[in-house]
Amino acid sequence: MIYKIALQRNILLLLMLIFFHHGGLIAQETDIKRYGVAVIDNLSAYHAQVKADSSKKMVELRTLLPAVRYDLRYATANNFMHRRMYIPPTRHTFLRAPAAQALAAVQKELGMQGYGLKIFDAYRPYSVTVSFWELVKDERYVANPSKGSGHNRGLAVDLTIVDLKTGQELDMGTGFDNFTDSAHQGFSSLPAAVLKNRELLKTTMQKHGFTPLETEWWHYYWPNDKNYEVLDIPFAALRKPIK
Ligand SMILES: C[C@@H](N)C(=O)N[C@H](C)C(=O)O
Ligand SMILES: [Zn+2]
Repeated sequence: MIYKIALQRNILLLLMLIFFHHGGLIAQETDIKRYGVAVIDNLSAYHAQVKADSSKKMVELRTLLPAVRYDLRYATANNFMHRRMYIPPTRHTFLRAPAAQALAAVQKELGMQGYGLKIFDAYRPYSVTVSFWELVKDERYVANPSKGSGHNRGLAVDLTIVDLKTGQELDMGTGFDNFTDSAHQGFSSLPAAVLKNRELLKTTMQKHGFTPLETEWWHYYWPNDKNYEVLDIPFAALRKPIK
């Protein structure tokens, strides 16, 4: 008898666990879907898209560009949210194949001049953009989730230049994610050396097909010419081979 009651209690507990877990998932989906953007959040849908169009492949950047420096700020608490936004340990980041190849050409060209790239962020799951927007509702600095960000599509990259001799970042006048006028591309009340450094980043990125964002010197994006989908797929899942 006692055994039977214990069994029933365990079954009840299990059912409650399944109910609340499932409820949690639904709550999360509703949350990211409330902005009305179509979001790909399952790996098999992404794999099917890559099979239909190989330009949609999310290329892991450390493999393609081992000489680039990485300081993935949203994988640490050193960012404007003051908390980790990516599940630890996130060491790898991604761009769609054409953007990744173009970035390789940028790195090569800078290398010939004694410089290299440092990447702060590239692919960003859509749910992270939603969290950003909840804190900073300013489209100059954070993408509106009703449109989605180039980062969510694997088309945008936040980056700077380092001097290969010293390993130091070039002086760009402000730090990364400095959401003020002085970070704008058109802001000219800056020392000549800073303007020259920003110009070097801009001309090299533009030469290889990227467009600068007017309000952030570090943000560049690749044309969304294939209607690249907004993704909300974890970094670890994207590393799984496509069969
Ligand atoms: C949050 C910042 N690093 C950034 O990437 N801003 C642009 C506008 C974006 O969210 O797409
Ligand atoms: Zn950006």
